[in-house]
Amino acid sequence: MSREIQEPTPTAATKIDKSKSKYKRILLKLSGEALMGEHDFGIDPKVLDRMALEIGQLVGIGVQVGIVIGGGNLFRGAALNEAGMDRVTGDHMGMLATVMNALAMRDALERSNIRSRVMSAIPMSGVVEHYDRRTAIRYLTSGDVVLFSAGTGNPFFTTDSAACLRGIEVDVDVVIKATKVDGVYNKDPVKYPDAVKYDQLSYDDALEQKLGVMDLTAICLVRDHNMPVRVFDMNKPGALLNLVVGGKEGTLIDRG
Ligand SMILES: Nc1ncnc2c1ncn2[C@@H]1O[C@H](COP(=O)(O)OP(=O)(O)O)[C@@H](O)[C@H]1O
Ligand SMILES: O=c1ccn([C@@H]2O[C@H](COP(=O)(O)OP(=O)(O)O)[C@@H](O)[C@H]2O)c(=O)[nH]1
Repeated sequence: MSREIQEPTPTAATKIDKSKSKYKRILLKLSGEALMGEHDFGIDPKVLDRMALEIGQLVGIGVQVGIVIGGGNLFRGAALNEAGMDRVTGDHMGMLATVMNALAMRDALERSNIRSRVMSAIPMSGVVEHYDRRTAIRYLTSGDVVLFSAGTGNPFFTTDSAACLRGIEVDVDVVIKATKVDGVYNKDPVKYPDAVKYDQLSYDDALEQKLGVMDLTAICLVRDHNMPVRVFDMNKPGALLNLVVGGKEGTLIDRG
């Protein structure tokens, strides 16, 4: 059923002065697990709706939003491989899982009257558009949210790498990684309650200390292209908007 997409529903955020946005174009990385909400598997529509609202607030202040969603709530190649499956087949399943998540997110965005497009790194004619950089930039420029799905299209990579890759390709101002913790710590804060949070961190420090919040391939990529990354807690209401208007949220990874 085709639905007419209207302007985003006005929210408190639309009252924010557009000139206040620190970034013009962002790439938001959402982990698949974040979509599970309270469940152990799958997608919680309530979480999708909340995320759609927060994304709508960014669109409302004129920020161009690209999104990469993970697939860890459904399938991960490495986990399937441990259970006995061929790794490449598992990674293909993981990438297909990201397409399912992107479709669900598009549905939630459209229900909130936020215009959005899903592009896939793996051709999937009749379901989603094939990723094309120039078309993606055109969509972003016209204010559509673009969901980049199927990761990089290649096995042995992660959606963190896909987020950094697409962010660099479509020339965003920052890659924002939404996760379950409120930044990067000197060790995993879930395992070590005495872990200390960084407000800012250099690419080299993140690599040398092997800080597990983002995979090292992704960090190498952003370092080589000097793309700043911000890691923040998606479960904190309003944090995404605050970050985009220049508030202090999470950890900034940059040249230092
Ligand atoms: N140094 C660290 N700082 C912050 N989080 C870390 C660190 N090391 C490991 N982590 C873990 O990384 C997780 C966030 O990564 P994310 O990619 O969102 O999760 P997942 O890999 O489960 O999809 C956090 O839940 C946290 O437990
Ligand atoms: O470029 C990519 C991106 C993802 N994947 C597969 O898709 C799964 C889901 O992505 P990810 O684990 O990054 O999701 P998240 O942890 O963010 O939910 C991965 O485990 C891989 O199996 C892949 O093969 N290539």
